[in-house]
Amino acid sequence: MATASAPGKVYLFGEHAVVYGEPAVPCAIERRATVTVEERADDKLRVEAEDLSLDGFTVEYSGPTDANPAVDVSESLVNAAMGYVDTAVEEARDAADRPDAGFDVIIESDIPLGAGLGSSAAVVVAGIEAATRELGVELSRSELAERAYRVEHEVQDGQASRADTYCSTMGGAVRVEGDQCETIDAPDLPFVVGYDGGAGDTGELVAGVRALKGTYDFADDTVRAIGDVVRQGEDALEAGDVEELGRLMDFNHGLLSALGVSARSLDAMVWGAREAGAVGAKLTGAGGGGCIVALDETDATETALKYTPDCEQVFRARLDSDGVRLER
Ligand SMILES: Nc1ncnc2c1ncn2[C@@H]1O[C@H](COP(=O)(O)OP(=O)(O)O)[C@@H](O)[C@H]1O
Ligand SMILES: C[C@@](O)(CCOP(=O)(O)O)CC(=O)O
Ligand SMILES: [Mg+2]
Repeated sequence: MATASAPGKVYLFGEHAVVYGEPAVPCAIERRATVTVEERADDKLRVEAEDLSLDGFTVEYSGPTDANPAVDVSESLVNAAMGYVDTAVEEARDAADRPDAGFDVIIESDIPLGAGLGSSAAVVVAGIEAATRELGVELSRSELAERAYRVEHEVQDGQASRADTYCSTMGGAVRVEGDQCETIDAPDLPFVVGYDGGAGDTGELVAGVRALKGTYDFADDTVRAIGDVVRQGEDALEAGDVEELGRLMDFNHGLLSALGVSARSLDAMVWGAREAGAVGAKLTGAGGGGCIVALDETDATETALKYTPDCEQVFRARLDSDGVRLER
């Protein structure tokens, strides 16, 4: 049996534009997905994901071609969920050269699902790490990140960046531009996360931005402008200029909003944070619903978000410095 965990993340800047080659700076946060894997005697896959729905579910099946998996929830939820887990297991089988290996998989996570905090990347990174270790293979971090990226790329219909998976693997703050990935120095920023209790469909939102880009030159310009914000943000990060980081986060949110990926609840939380005195606030991740991230050293933003009707949960998120971790 092998257990591995990997962190979620917030985007300081650059989501969506990073899919088209602009730079992005995600930061790993101290919220983790933990995956335990035990090899089976047969070639089946049994997945327990207690956090996936209110009641959790268990599914036992023999792969994507299995017409009759034994499940206790709706097929659409299972299909949506199994994409990442199934493809991660395929990567582990490939890495260990064990195409017929079967596994019992248990997933536990304290990262809200589909909310822009990178739960998919964390599950995939921890899943590949646990499954390869169970098969006696130790991947380098860069190979693990690359294999995890391939999973997100496949499940998100060929539209994914390396940002989430690289960040979840390495921990800390990272800079990703195309296939150039590096960890960067960052001060311990006072992240406050507001969560509307909802979710957005990453694949759909990415496809929406792509369609806009294909229709309007100014949508294309907007994506490039996000890249400019990120480049400016890197200077602010280097200088430790938190006020400037905040202004740039605000600008970044406006550009994401122009690309159609914000939501009323996200805007309400962003404005709740700004009016409380946050130095900056923006949606994080794919958008459509889920989380915003604000910078505030004081308790004012947390307090304001607690009383914002669209906000279901608010918490402080500290920068994670470990990345993927073998637990047992
Ligand atoms: N605890 C979990 N157990 C099983 N699958 C999970 C879990 N958390 C996330 N996932 C997978 O990741 C998907 C959400 O990923 P995504 O839409 O990219 O949003 P995000 O990465 O922002 O959380 C879920 O639909 C599910 O397939
Ligand atoms: C929108 C995007 O830039 C980030 C998606 O992040 P999340 O899955 O919503 O946490 C897509 C990607 O980079 O693959
Ligand atoms: Mg994701």
